[in-house]
Amino acid sequence: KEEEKIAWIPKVPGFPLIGNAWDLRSHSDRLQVLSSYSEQFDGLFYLDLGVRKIIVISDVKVLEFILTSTKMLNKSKEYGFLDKWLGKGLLTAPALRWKRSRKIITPAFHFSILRQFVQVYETNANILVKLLDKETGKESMDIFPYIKACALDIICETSMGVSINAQVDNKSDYVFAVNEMSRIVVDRSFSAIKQLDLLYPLTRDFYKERKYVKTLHSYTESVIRSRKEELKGKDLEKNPEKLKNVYEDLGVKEKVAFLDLLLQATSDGEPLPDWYIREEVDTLMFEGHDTTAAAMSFCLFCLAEHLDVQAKAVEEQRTIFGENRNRAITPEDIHEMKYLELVIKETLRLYPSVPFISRECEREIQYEDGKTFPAGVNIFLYVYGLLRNPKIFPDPEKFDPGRFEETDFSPFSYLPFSAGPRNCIGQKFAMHEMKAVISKVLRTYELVSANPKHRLQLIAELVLKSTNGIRIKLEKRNWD
Ligand code: HEM
Repeated sequence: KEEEKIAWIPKVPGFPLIGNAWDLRSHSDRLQVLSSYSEQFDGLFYLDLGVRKIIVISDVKVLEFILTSTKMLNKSKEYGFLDKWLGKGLLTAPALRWKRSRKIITPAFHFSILRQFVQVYETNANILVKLLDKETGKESMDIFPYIKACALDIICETSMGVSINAQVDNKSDYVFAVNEMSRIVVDRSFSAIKQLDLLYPLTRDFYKERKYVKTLHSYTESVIRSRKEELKGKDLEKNPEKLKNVYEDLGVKEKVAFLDLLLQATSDGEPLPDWYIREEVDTLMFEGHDTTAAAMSFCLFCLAEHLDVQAKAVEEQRTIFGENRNRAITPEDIHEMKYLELVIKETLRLYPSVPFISRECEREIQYEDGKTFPAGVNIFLYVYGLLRNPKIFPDPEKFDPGRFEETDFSPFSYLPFSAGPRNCIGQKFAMHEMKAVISKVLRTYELVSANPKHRLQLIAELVLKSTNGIRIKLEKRNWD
């Protein structure tokens, strides 16, 4: 029946029983295979993976229809693999809970809150450049692990208000559990055995997952408990400024963490339950560090490979910081980094941190006359393919930040942060963090192509990665 309803969509020819699963079996070839189908079928086709069918879309018109539809707010089943860790936090929440949560959480991303995080970026970027010092002069180094630890420290401090020092102490149980859980979830999505609930308990990852989830939850829970204690008895209104003052009184950190705002939020006049807060904090922890870590690392790689672009970006930094390259960054500086913003945008076009967005049709949806998306069908919005479509981005393989000066791309053709009601809530936060950290690295180091020249091997996990690392060469920058 489902097959009849989607007969208007071209089907990629496959084998009996396993359909197209054979074509997509290799982790490393998946992006190329999907891109070649996208080109062949003009951005709309479906795949038969034996147990399920997936409609893959990179056509702008269909994509806009899906992303703006109010009946297409549920995520697909793969997101369920995150359930034990994140529960139904904002990223994975089904439509009903999502509507309520998005309303509660949106104020936590208000500009006035984001401004206060600048000092967190500064502190952690300072640690980063110190740690990178021992890598200077090497012909080739992988920047990704350094950036990832920095991004993890930043998200932990901004979402929970505590520091886990991942950059200095990468052996901590919490850091290890976050990394392992990211791996386990992705392995499950692509493994024929691990994705089946019946067979998963027969694998070692099932038991590891239990252990890591316990570590992660007990950490988040203990932070929530102690924050609650600290705030107990204080007559706080839902006013970040007041909360900030209380923090100063308590002699704790000055800034307001997302957790503090959630502790102040109410639903129907009642405070939010602890489990709900924990799910949202865990969600921010996950979605808020892997994405920016990948984007910042790819951006540094692009700058190392394109010295003309790097020179322009450094010129902008010189104009902003003048002689004092080490002074602390301000929100105004971040605002001034217009060219760096184009560089980051172009990086996200070529290397979108989230290469697919997935949805599940809640109910049957009429698209055009005689064309429907049936209830329950899985939809993959192929962001990576769209962002390299030559009809929209001429000479798509070329790294050219200037294209954003010349063309105003529609929000449905340039969408690394997704678009529509379920877009990325952390977009501004991410842009601020990325500018602050990249700016610090650029002011401290010259980035050069690795020797031997590094060829990225991209794979599409939940977040886009390079299996052989993201390698560049660092040299001390002269600022005179
Ligand atoms: C370069 C950085 C980032 C990129 C490219 C990115 C991209 C995205 C995309 C494409 C989505 C939609 C996913 C989907 O519909 O399946 C999304 C959702 C989301 N992102 Fe981001 N993200 C980034 C950084 C962040 C940061 C820093 C945070 C938090 C501090 C964050 C929090 C979230 C949350 C909570 C959602 C779910 C929103 C909802 O369903 O209402 N993201 N992100």
